[in-house]
Amino acid sequence: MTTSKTLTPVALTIAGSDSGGGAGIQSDLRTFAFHCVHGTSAITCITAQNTLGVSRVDAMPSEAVVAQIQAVVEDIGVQAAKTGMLLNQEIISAVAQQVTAYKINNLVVDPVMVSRTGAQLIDDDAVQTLSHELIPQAIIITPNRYESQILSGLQIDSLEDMQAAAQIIHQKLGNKAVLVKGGGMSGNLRGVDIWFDGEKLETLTTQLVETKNTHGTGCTLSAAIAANLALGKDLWTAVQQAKQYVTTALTYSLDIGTGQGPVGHFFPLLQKSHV
Ligand SMILES: Nc1ncnc2c1ncn2[C@@H]1O[C@H](COP(=O)(O)OP(=O)(O)OP(=O)(O)O)[C@@H](O)[C@H]1O
Ligand SMILES: Cc1ncc(COP(=O)(O)O)c(N)n1
Repeated sequence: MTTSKTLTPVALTIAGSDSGGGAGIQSDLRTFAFHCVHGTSAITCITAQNTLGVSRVDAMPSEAVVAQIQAVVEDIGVQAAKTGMLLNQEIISAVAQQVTAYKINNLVVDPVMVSRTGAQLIDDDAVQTLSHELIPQAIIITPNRYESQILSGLQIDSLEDMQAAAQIIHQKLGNKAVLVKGGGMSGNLRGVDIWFDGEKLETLTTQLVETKNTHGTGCTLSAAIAANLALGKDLWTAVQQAKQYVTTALTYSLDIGTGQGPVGHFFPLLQKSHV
C-alpha cells in the first residue's frame, strides 16, 4: 500500500453517490471528516435517490472507477479503504484488481446488495464476482441481514442464525473477520451485531434507537471502521468504536424527507432527536 507523505490519515471510499445525501459516498465522506481523516473517493455509480428509495441508477464506466483509484493512491496514498455499492460485475472485477495491484490491505468491504427500502443495489450475476474476487481481500466484511442470507445460504431470524451465518461466511469466503449486522432484524436484535474472526465469536450490543431514520447506517459503520483503521487502531477496536459512533449518530438522526432520514454524522453540532 502507498503511504501518505504527511501525517494526515487518508481513507478512500469506493462507492455509489446518493443524491439524497443519506448513504453512499456522501455519508462516507461525512464519517471520515468526523474522524479527522481526509476523505477521498472513487464513484462507481450515480443513484437518483431520496428517503423513499432509489428511482434510477447510472453506472460509471469501470475505466473511470479505476482512474479515480489510481489518481488517489499514486499521489496521495491511503491508509485504509472501504467499498460500498459497486453495482456490476465489471466494476467489482476492476476494483478487485486495483486492490491487489496497490496492496490495499486495510480494506473494509460492505457487500451492498439490497437497501433498507428493499431496492436491489447490485446485478444478480455480480454476487459471485464480489464473493470470489473482492471479499477474500477484505480485512473485514459487514453484511446486513439480507446480504448475510445470500452469502451464507441461511435463513436468518434469530441471534443463533446470525452467529451461524457469520461462521459460515468466514469459512466460505476466507476474509479475516465478518460482522453480521442486525439492523434488518426485529426487536432488540436491531442493535446487535455478530463478530467472527475464525476464533472469537462476539456479540456487540448497543442500545436500540427507536427511529425510522436509519438510512445509511451500514455505510456509516463501514466508513467509521475504515477511518479508525486509517488512524492506526487495531481491527477489533476499530469495529467497537465504529459501532458506538453509528449508535450515537442514530440518536441524532435527521427527520428530513417523508421516508427514512439519515443519521446525524456531526452530532456534537446537532440537536438530539431521540432520547
Ligand atoms: N434502530 C437501531 N438501533 C440501534 N442500532 C441500529 C438500529 N438500526 C441499525 N442499527 C445498527 O446500525 C448498524 C448498521 O446495520 P444495518 O443492518 O442497518 O446495516 P445496513 O442494512 O447495511 O444499513 P444501510 O441502511 O446503510 O444499508 C449496525 O451496527 C446495526 O446494529
Ligand atoms: C449509493 C448507495 N449506497 C448504499 C446504499 C445502502 O444504504 P441503505 O440500505 O440505507 O439504503 C444506498 N441506498 N445507496
